[in-house]
Amino acid sequence: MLLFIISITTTLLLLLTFTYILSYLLAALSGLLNSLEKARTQLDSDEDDFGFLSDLLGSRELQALVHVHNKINTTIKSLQPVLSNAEDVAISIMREIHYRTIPSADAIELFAILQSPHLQGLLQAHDSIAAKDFTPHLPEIPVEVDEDEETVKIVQLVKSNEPVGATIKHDEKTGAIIIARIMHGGAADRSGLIHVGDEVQEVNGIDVVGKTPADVLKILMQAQGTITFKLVPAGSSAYLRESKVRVRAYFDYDPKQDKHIPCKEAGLPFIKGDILHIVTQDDPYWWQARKEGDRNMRAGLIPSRQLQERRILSARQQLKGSNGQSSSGGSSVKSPGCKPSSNTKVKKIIYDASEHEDFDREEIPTYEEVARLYPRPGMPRPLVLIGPPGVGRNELRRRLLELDVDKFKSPVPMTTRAPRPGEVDGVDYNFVSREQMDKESSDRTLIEHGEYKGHMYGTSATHLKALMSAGYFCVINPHYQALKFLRTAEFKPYVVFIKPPPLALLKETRHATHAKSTFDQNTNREFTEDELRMMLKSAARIEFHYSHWIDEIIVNDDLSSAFERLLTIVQKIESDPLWVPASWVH
Ligand SMILES: Nc1ncnc2c1ncn2[C@@H]1O[C@H](COP(=O)(O)OP(=O)(O)OP(=O)(O)O)[C@@H](O)[C@H]1O
Repeated sequence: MLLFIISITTTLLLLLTFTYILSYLLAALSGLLNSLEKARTQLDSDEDDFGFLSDLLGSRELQALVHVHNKINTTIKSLQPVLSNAEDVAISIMREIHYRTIPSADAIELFAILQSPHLQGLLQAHDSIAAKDFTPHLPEIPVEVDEDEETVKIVQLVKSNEPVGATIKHDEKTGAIIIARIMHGGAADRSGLIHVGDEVQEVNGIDVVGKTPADVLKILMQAQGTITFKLVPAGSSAYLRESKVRVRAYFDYDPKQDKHIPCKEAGLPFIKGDILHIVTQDDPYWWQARKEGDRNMRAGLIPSRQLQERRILSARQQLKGSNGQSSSGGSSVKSPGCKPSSNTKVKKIIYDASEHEDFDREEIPTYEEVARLYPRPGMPRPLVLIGPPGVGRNELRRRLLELDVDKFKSPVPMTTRAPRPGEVDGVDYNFVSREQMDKESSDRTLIEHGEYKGHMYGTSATHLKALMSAGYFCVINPHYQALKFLRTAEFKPYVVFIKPPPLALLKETRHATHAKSTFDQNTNREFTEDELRMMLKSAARIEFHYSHWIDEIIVNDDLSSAFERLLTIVQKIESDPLWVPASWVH
């Protein structure tokens, strides 16, 4: 319970009474005017105040206002929302349309209308109003009034498990303890009575003028039950506007382990991949955020992008200093053994990017701004399977294509080599000239390409785009470096990392099916233990460096279960609104 006591003059009391009556009866207005004369003799108050009130009550503008108020009040009472989940209804209609094999032109138009951000905003606003989310939580009417203190407000909060939701600091100029930050949705914010810049004079009757923020914190820690603050309001109370920004976090954060957070209790813990609603970015170092979908309205502190980037850079710097090498890899995934030895590894297509050069070292993944992307009928996002060599991406892709040849497609690779007997142009490969391949390469229209035994191989982005435009569900399994090319608004890929299980299970499952090694194309043998170890190391490297681009992970232990998971993902891509980089949506 929150109780706010503010000192007011007798005039203000009269005004309060007046406002209360105003909302109910027009007749009360004239009654009040008549009784004003009487009150004048009974109350020892300023003549000017009475004159002001009498003019106000008699003014035509106020009478008109009361008329309008009464009219609106009666109209609103007769208006009842039919539902308060219009947004959900819109989503289910969109799903319905999406699942139609051949949606009508009207259905497609309706889908586009429902998908428009303006309509979605309107529906959201409708639902909030229908659910009466806007109803303010008003403080209780003051029971005690200190008539001498017009500029001091007294705010009482009940101490519970929930933090007060405000941080304090020393004002460098005045030396006073002031409110430094109000956490969105926290107790202080909900009260609407404590603002940034307010000066704290007393806490539970203890004078804190001249004390340090640490002293005040001590008092707060020791306090039980109701905490009473005596505050001098800031000149202009900062109005907290809530931003709409959502980000995906690319690191784990535990405020309890953070030595520098201004208040540990106010911190918001999260893990990599969580979607966070950034409520304010006012402070360059500490943002306020809520976890998306979290019913708790109280925002918590998280390090800003700028702060987190600095932290990562300094951690990398330290690591570099301590082991004398680049820190971008991390010791567990940086091993010369990662690079397959040249005599065993012969790939059919050489996307054999040097393992030392394959990662974008400049990238510092912290947060990425995201927005919801609704599935568009007839335009499924391409499914991109990445993973270490031999993990089973081809096998999973092949199974998907086999499941429904009219739905799933992969672009046919291109090559400059001559067709072998039995190979069909446009089916096994698109056989092209070297000039054509060079041109595609210089035009940057290849998702990936490489050279093997003097011939070039590659996958054309133009072909992928053509399949996508024709409405096919595209599945590709490029080298992980191709993600840099693919991860754009144009392709909007859904990236699944196919991950090998731990070594024992990897050995067991691969030996059970006599899985064919992909490390040596010329033989038909099973994987060696060394190759399986390489697969694991390579997987660790990919996950370490690319995890921020991965939408989902499938551990390929049992093949059928992995395939089942892939089918669930396909369904999700087709029907669910999913978080994607904001630039893909706007
Ligand atoms: N879960 C599994 N259990 C047993 N065998 C598997 C499993 N997944 C894949 N395999 C087998 O492993 C072998 C290699 O799989 P696949 O060719 O799909 O690998 P890949 O990831 O495409 O490799 P590369 O990228 O090097 O071409 C195949 O014989 C495949 O049937």
